[in-house]
Formats: sequence, structure tokens, C-alpha cells
Amino acid sequence: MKDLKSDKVKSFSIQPSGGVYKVTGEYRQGQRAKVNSNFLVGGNQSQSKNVTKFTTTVLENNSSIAEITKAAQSNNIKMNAKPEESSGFWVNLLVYVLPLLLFVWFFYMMMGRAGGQGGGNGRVMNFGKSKAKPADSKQNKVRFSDVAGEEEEKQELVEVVEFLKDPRKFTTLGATIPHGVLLEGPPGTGKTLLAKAVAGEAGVPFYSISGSDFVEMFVGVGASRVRDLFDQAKKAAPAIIFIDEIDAVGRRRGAGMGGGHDEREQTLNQLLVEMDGFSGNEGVIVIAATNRADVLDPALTRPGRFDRKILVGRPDINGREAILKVHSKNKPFANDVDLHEIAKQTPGFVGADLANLLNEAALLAARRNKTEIDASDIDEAEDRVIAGPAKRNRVISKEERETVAYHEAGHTVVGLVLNDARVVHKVTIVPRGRAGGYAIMLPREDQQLMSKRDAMEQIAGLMGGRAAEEIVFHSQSSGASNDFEQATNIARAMVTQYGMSERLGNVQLENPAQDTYGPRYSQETAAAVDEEVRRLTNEAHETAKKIIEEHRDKHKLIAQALLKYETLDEKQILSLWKNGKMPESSKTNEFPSERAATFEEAKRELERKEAERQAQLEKQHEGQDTDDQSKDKHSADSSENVKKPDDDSTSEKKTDDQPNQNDHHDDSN
Ligand SMILES: Nc1ncnc2c1ncn2[C@@H]1O[C@H](COP(=O)(O)OP(=O)(O)OP(=O)(O)O)[C@@H](O)[C@H]1O
Ligand SMILES: [Zn+2]
Repeated sequence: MKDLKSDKVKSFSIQPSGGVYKVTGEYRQGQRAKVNSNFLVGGNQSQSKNVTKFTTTVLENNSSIAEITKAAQSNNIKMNAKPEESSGFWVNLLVYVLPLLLFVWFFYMMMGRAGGQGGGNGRVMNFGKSKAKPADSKQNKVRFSDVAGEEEEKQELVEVVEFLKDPRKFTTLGATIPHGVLLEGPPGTGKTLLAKAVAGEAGVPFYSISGSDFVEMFVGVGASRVRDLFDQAKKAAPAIIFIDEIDAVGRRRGAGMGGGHDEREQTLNQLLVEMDGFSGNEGVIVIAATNRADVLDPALTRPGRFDRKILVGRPDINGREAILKVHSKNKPFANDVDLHEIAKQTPGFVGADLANLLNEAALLAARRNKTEIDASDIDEAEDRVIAGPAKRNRVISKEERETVAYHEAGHTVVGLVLNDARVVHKVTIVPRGRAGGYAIMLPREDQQLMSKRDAMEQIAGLMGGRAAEEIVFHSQSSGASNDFEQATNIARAMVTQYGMSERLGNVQLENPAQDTYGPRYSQETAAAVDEEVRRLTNEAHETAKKIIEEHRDKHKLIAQALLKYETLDEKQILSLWKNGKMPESSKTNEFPSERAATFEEAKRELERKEAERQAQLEKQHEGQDTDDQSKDKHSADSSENVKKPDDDSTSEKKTDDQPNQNDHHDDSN
């Protein structure tokens, strides 16, 4: 290094390289290097002919470099500074350019995904566009008749079909049509099929997308896809947008950490904006499907959005037979195959399971070189399919069915005896969601207020299930947990909100609308509330027990009928109650899907029901001077305040004409 500053060196060059400087140079003839500088970290010399070359490394240190440079000038040494070594150049490239390339590549991948199915106008243009596939309205051959065993569901959708067929007919009359229909039900119950059938019946394009498609995307893309989806549909209107698995995108907002301004939330917000956007009946109807309506953001189910909810439940025995019929259409069966028998053996099966069952049977028959599917093929296929559902807890044991039947019959009997306010509309042991079965109670009239007696009767009705189990089986199942939840809610509301407890007096202790920080009363009062709630539910439980003890024979009759028919309607329940047997006409009702197999028939039935409803409404309107608007508002108010306890957990399948419908359903697990 000293040499560098002396005149021994003829020329050298300095090149920065990863934090140190490399010096390469030549000695003047005859000069030899003495590598002994503290600047040097390494060096070597080579001698060839008369020229001695050297390379050495200088630690980065500006002063030393400056010294060398200065010395070189004064000693007349040729010196040049090279740019950073080529390896440094590559490092630079890696550090600065590669991420850019990666980003571009990523961008490209995204476009490939986003625009993959778009075709047509180039990939770049399709970025952020909707992935929804418009099914050609002419290719969609699904009709209501392809959806079996879901007569009530179809009935509710007939109106939507009518609207899509001719939106102007409705808009000129100022009729408002639901923007969104939410189909709720377990997997495989035919929600997609039902939505497709609506499009098929109406002959309109069907845009389908799955909620999970939105989730995998970058910020902003989901939202822009929603926008694009609605744009497309509006252009093609009338049309149907089908969003499968809406819970993937429509979960309650703000549940995540850090305020959660995530992609999903943005997408959901965009969806809400779009649904609010088409106020003027633009002929687009959004149908969404989920099996978890309980996790949806409440904003989604507000009026003007998915304000119509249709439950697509598991089929009962008749429904199963009807579905089997649909799927057996082009399959040759031997004489020993009885669809009714199969339906009987498959409680808990949904449409997809039944379709699968027949398909498996056909495969087995083919493998055995048969020309017809016979009972043995069906038997074996059943075992195979059950192995699937059994894992998912779908197939119910005989004991469980009995427990559920007597439990639901208990609700029914108590409801029948205390029938001042409510009518037992339907009772079933077909499981739905976590419920093993359920009884639906309807208010007798257009009831808007709840008296203390009504409330107590409701609680007693809820207690009927557990009471029956205790009487018949001397045991208690977990099936009543939902009943208890509802009963407790009602009793609590009686005590804390409606001033229906003498002990606590005429005060409103809680107001759900105001009490954001919890109740406003002392611990002593809280204890008194608990005690009072317990007293009310115990009292109702005793009432229920007494009623069932008194009507053990009818209770058994209804339970047995439930085990046989699975679902009983109002007429059948009343006939069993009054005459001790099923009504004569119920035989003809056994195949509801045949009753309204075609769309036209379903429509006629709807019109008939609508006429009935109108007639009833007119009757009620006599002597009432309220107009529809304030009446609606009133009923909404009362259902929020007075009916809150049951509405919360049982607002399923609420339609306009049944504002107070109330399902009691029971956990079976
Ligand atoms: N009611 C029914 N009538 C006739 N076939 C049915 C019915 N329900 C289901 N299926 C059969 O099951 C298949 C699957 O149904 P679908 O995909 O519509 O169910 P889903 O409720 O949308 O299920 P998922 O929630 O898993 O998407 C249908 O293509 C059809 O073959
Ligand atoms: Zn119950």
C-alpha cells in the first residue's frame, strides 16, 4: 500500500466491489511489492517478463482512497477508477429489478385468472372483471318440475319468475319486487338447482358466481368484480345473479382484528351498494345461497337487499320419493324396486344424496352386466351412500327419531291445548340444521301485541318438548336446548322489558336499543331478575307437564303419526286431535310434487292463495283506518319490540304475510 503512494507503481485502477476496493496495477520495471500495509487485507503479485502486476484489496475507507489518489497524482501514476464490478451490477439488478419483474408477472397471473373465462376483448381489459358465467338462457333447460319435493319453496319463487318474465307489468303498477332472495339450507338440498329453475322458467340469463371466488383476490378486485357482475346483468336484464356460498363474503363485518378493512369487507360493501343501486326495478334479481344464514351480516338481510328468505329444508318422506322419481326418469328398474320403500329407508337424505344413490345403483348394475337396476343394487348403493352421510351425522338412529317424535308431539299437544294465541301450523321430525325436528306455531290472527298470558303460553309450548321426554322416556335429551334458550329469552323480556312481573314492578329494566353498556340495575336486582325468570319458566314447565299427562293418548297418536309420515300439516294435526285419525283426504296429498308438478299449476295455486289472503285482509281492514304503510310499520315495530325473543332465533322463512311466524326448533345434538 505504501507502494501505491510511492512512485514504484506505474499504473493502477481502483474498483469498488461490495464494500471494499480492489486495486489492480503494475509496478514500474524492476520494482517489487512489499505487502505490509495495514490497509491491505490481501494481495498477490505475479511476475512476468519485466512487468510485475499486482492486485490488492483496500478496505473501504474514504481517507485512504483519497490519499492513494492524491499520491498517485503527485507521483505521476496512471490511475483510473472503474465502475463497480460486474457482479455488483447483478446484485443491483436482483435488488431493484427483480421485484418489479415479479410484480409484473404476478399481475399477469392475476389477469389470467380474472379474465380466463371472459374471452373476447383481451386479457388486460378483463382485469377485475366478473368471473360469473352467464348461462345461455336457451341452454338452461332446468324447470321447476326438475326440482322435486320443494313445493313451498317453488310457490314462493313463482312471483319472482312472473316478474322476470315481464318486469314492466309489475313496474307500471308500482309493485316492488324483492331485490334479493336468500336460499338457506343444508348442502345438497337443491338450492342451486332451484335458482337455475327460476331462470329456466323465466327464460332469462343466469349469472352464477361463488362467494369463495371473491375471497381469494387482492384488495379492490373483489369489489370491482361485483360491480362488473351487476353491470353485465343489468345490460342483459331481466336476469338472475346467483351467488353461491354468500357466507364466504357476507360474514358479519368488523369481527376480525384491526378494524378489518379487508378485501372481503370491501367486497361486501360493494355488494350492498349494488343492491341498493337498482331501486327502480331494473329486472335483476339476486338469488344467494347459504347454509349459514346465522353468520351473515345483518346489513345483507335488511329490506331492499336479501329481504326474502326461503328455507330449503331436507325433504321428508314424500319429498324424497318425489326426488327419487325425478332421478329415476331414464333408468330402467326391475319390478322389485319400490321408490316409496327407498324413501322410507332414507331419512336425513338430501336431494344430492338421493341422486347419488340412484347413480351408484346404476353403476353397480352395469358392473354386474344387468339390463335393469334391481333391489339388490339399490341396497348396496344405499350402504355406500350412507357411509358418506353417516360421517356427517345425517342418518338418524331409530331411538333418536322416537325421541324427536315424542318431543315434537309434546310441543304440538301443549300448543293445541293452549291454543288461544297460536295455531300449530306444521310439525315435523325431518331434521333441519342443528334441529332434530321442529313445530311451527302461527299466531291465530294478525297478532301484534303479546299479553302476559300469550307469553306464558308460548313458554309453556316451548317447554312441551322437554316435558314430553320426561314423561315418556323419564329422561332428558339435549334436544331441548334451543327451546330453553327461547323460553328464557321470552321470560327475561317479560321481566325486564315489559314490566310483566309483579315482584319487580312496573319498570323497564332493560332496553336493548339503549343499553349498549349492559343493564342499568344493581346486583340485587339482577339476582331477583334471575329468580323471577326461573319462576316463570318453571311454572310454564309444570303447565306443559300437566297438559301432556292429561292427553297421553293423543300425544302418543301424534308421535306415532310423526314417525310414520314425518311431517304433519295443520289439517292432519287437527284431525288426529279431534278424530283420532288422519284425514281422509290426506292420501291425495301424499305426493305434493305431483300436485303442482308444473309451473302453471304452481302459479295457479299461488294465485288461489293470494286471493284467499286478499279476502282475509279485506275482512280485517273493516273498521281499521290505518293505511298499509303505517300498518306495516306498526307491525315491524311490534315485532321488534314485543316479539323480539322469538324473532331473534326463529325468523326463518318469514314472509310478508306471516310476520309472526315462529319455528320452535330443537337441537338434536
Ligand atoms: N329437490 C331436488 N330435486 C331433484 N334433484 C335434486 C334436488 N335437490 C338436489 N338435487 C340433486 O342434487 C344435486 C345437487 O344439488 P344442488 O347443487 O342444487 O344443491 P345445493 O343446495 O346448491 O348444494 P350446495 O349447498 O352444496 O351447493 C342437483 O344437481 C340435483 O341432481
Ligand atoms: Zn323442542
